[in-house]
Amino acid sequence: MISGNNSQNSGFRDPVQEAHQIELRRRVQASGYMLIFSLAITGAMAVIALSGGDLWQATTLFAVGGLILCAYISINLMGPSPKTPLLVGALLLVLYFYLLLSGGVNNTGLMWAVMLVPGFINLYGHKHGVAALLAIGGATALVLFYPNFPGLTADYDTAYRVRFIAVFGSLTALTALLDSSRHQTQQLLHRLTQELESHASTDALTGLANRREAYRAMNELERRNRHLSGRYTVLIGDLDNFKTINDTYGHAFGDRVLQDVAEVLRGNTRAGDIVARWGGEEFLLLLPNTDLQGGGKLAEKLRGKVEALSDQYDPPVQISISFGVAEGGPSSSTHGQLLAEADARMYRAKEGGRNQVVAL
Ligand SMILES: Nc1nc2c(ncn2[C@@H]2O[C@H](COP(=O)(O)OP(=O)(O)OP(=O)(O)O)[C@@H](O)[C@H]2O)c(=O)[nH]1
Repeated sequence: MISGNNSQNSGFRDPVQEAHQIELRRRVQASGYMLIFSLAITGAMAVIALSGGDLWQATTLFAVGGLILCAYISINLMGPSPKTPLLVGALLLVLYFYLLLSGGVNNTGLMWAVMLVPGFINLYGHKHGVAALLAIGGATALVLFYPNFPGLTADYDTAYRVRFIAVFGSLTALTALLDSSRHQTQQLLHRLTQELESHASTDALTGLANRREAYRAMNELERRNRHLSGRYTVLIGDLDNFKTINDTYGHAFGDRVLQDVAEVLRGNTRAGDIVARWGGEEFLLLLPNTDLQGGGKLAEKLRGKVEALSDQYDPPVQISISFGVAEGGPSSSTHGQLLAEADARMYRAKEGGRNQVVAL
């Protein structure tokens, strides 16, 4: 994680968007399975109708099978689209209501509703899926119990109708419960993954990005700058005489100083800048769209703010930082060389008496 708000403009992958894409792919895949399943059942029913001599039923079922096959092919040609589950749902509904009204082969049309339950919940999730299934259940009850419902040619006896509604309702409730627990587990996994990612990229003491994350951000910046021909600047800052501070005031105090310095660096940089703990008492700042002059100015301001921390301790403790600054751009060397340049300048700042910025 990049510290504070500093990750906003860095153009890295968005986990929420990624999760939506995965969910869409899952639904489109489920749509494909539903179509294959429907095709198999419709084909089998058409063959049974044909062998039973019911030509009209067989022809209709073969026609519906052809329609399902066309939908399957066009979905595969079009690629994943948010509309796919809607189209598949509409197709399945047409088939279902045809079978409900006509009775299908040997009056088994109603059985179709059983496969609609997992199908719809898979396609639309437990909330929208249940809403759609309740509407389908209501419409089915209307067809079954409204006296002489127009178009109903099948003959279902009363006990069968009542049992069907009970089975359909129970199946919907159970499937929704299962899907809701799957959804909860998925969300938990998502949250845990985010936490793990954040721990893997954050320095535990200061909350800044760690060295691994800084490298990743630098690679990204370098890649982007190759296309955008932008400039960016690297600052390497190293606390002065930190060993003496540790030795004099203790390690716990040293840790506090590191946290305070991190806060100064974080609080005085822009949202798109990347502030990382590079090593023990060393910090790295990546400043996109900033030239050497701008980077040098910021380093000087940060140097002054870190020095000003000295008076905040009781008794005051001399705190200071030395900065090396280097600029990268589309034609510049790799970030490895850029870092070496910033590092060499930081050492020159140390040699020059510490508590200073070297940018040339
Ligand atoms: N308290 C604390 N100290 C750390 C941490 N990481 C590194 N250090 C200490 O930072 C000190 C760095 O010492 P040196 O590399 O000699 O550098 P310096 O004393 O700052 O001297 P110059 O860099 O030359 O100004 C060492 O004493 C490390 O133990 C940390 O997480 N907490």
